[in-house]
Amino acid sequence: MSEAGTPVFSVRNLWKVFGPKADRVPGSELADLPPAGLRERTGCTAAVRDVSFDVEKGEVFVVMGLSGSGKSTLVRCLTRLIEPTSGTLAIDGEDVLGMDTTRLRELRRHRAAMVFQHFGLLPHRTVLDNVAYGLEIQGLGRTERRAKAAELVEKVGLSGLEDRRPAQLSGGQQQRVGLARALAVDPSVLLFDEPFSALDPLIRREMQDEVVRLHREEGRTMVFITHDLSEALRLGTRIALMRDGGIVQLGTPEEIVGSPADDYVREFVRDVPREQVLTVATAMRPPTAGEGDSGPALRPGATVSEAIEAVARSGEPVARVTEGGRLLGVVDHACLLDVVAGTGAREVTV
Ligand SMILES: Nc1ncnc2c1ncn2[C@@H]1O[C@H](COP(=O)(O)OP(=O)(O)OP(=O)(O)O)[C@@H](O)[C@H]1O
Repeated sequence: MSEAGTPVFSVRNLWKVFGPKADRVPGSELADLPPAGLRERTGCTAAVRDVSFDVEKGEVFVVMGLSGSGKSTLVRCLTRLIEPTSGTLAIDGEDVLGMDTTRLRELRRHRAAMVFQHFGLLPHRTVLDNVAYGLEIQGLGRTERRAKAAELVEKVGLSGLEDRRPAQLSGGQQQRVGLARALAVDPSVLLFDEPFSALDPLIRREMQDEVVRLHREEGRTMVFITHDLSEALRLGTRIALMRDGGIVQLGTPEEIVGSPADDYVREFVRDVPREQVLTVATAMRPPTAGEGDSGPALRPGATVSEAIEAVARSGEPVARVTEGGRLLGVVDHACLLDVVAGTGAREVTV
C-alpha cells in the first residue's frame, strides 16, 4: 500500500497469452523465450508478459509503446474485456478476477469507464441523450439525468450543441461527447484507449489540454493508452513504457527522459527536448556563499526551459530554486546548458 492509500488498480505478475494451451506458458521455461521463439515453439503470443504495477488515486497513468507492444491488451485486461491468463488484479482493493458477471458489469459501467478512439456514439440520439445514456443504464429518472447530462456537456465545452446528432459534429466534438458520457457515471477511473489518434494535430492538442484541465480540476484517476511519446510526456503523471508485452520502464516523464532504463528507452526518447521535461530540481546545484541572495526564484517543478527564460530575462547569473521560502539550490548557465546538451546532467534518481 502506498502513501496515497489503496491504489485504484493493483496489478501483479499479469500475463495474457493468446494461442493454443496458453496456460502452460506463464511460469514455465517457455516464458523466457523471445516472442519469435515462443511463437515457433507453441504458436502462442504473450501480449502481456509478467507485468506488475499500481495505478495510484489521482494520477494519469500512461501506457505507451509501439504498435503491437501490448497496450490495448493490458488495459482491456483491467476490466476483463480480455480475460488474463494468470496473475492477480485488484480495483480499490477488490479482487477483479474473482468477480461474477453482475459485479463485472457494475465495474465496467460505474467504476472504470472506457473512452475509445471510435467514439461509439448512438447516431440517432442527440448530444444530450448520448451523454445521458450511461445514467439511463444506471436507472436515473429522466429529469435528473438530463440535468446531470447538461452539466457535463457544459464541462467538456459543448454548450449550445445539446440537440445536435453525432453526424453533425466534428471529430473533436464527438470525442468530447464520448468523454462527457464516460464522466457522467462518475467513475473511479477513466480508461482511454488512444482516444485522440484519429484527430488532426490541432484538435488533438485541444483534447489533450481538455484532459489536463479535467485532471487538474477533478483529480480524477486516468489510465491513458498512447503510442505517441509527446502525448505521453504531456499527460502522464507516470508512464509505463511497453515492449513485447513487458514494461521496460515505469516512471515519471522526467525519470524516463532523464534516466532511461536501457538502450531501447534511450533510443525512444532521443529526440525529446530535454529542457522541456527535466526540472530545475534535477539540474540545480548547492549555492555558494552569497548566491542565494539574488536572481529570479523558481519552484522545483519548473522546467529547465522556464529557467533559461527567467535567467535570460533577469540578466542575473543564477536563478534560485525555492520552496515555501526555503532555498533548495541554484541553477547557473552551466547547469542549464548541461541539460540542453545532454552532458553531465545529474541522473534523475528513481
Ligand atoms: N485476439 C488475439 N489473438 C492473437 N494475438 C493477439 C490478439 N490480440 C492481440 N494479439 C497480439 O498481441 C500483441 C499485442 O497486441 P495489442 O493490440 O495489445 O498491442 P498494442 O500495443 O495495443 O498495439 P496498437 O498500438 O497497434 O493497438 C500483438 O502481437 C498482437 O498481434
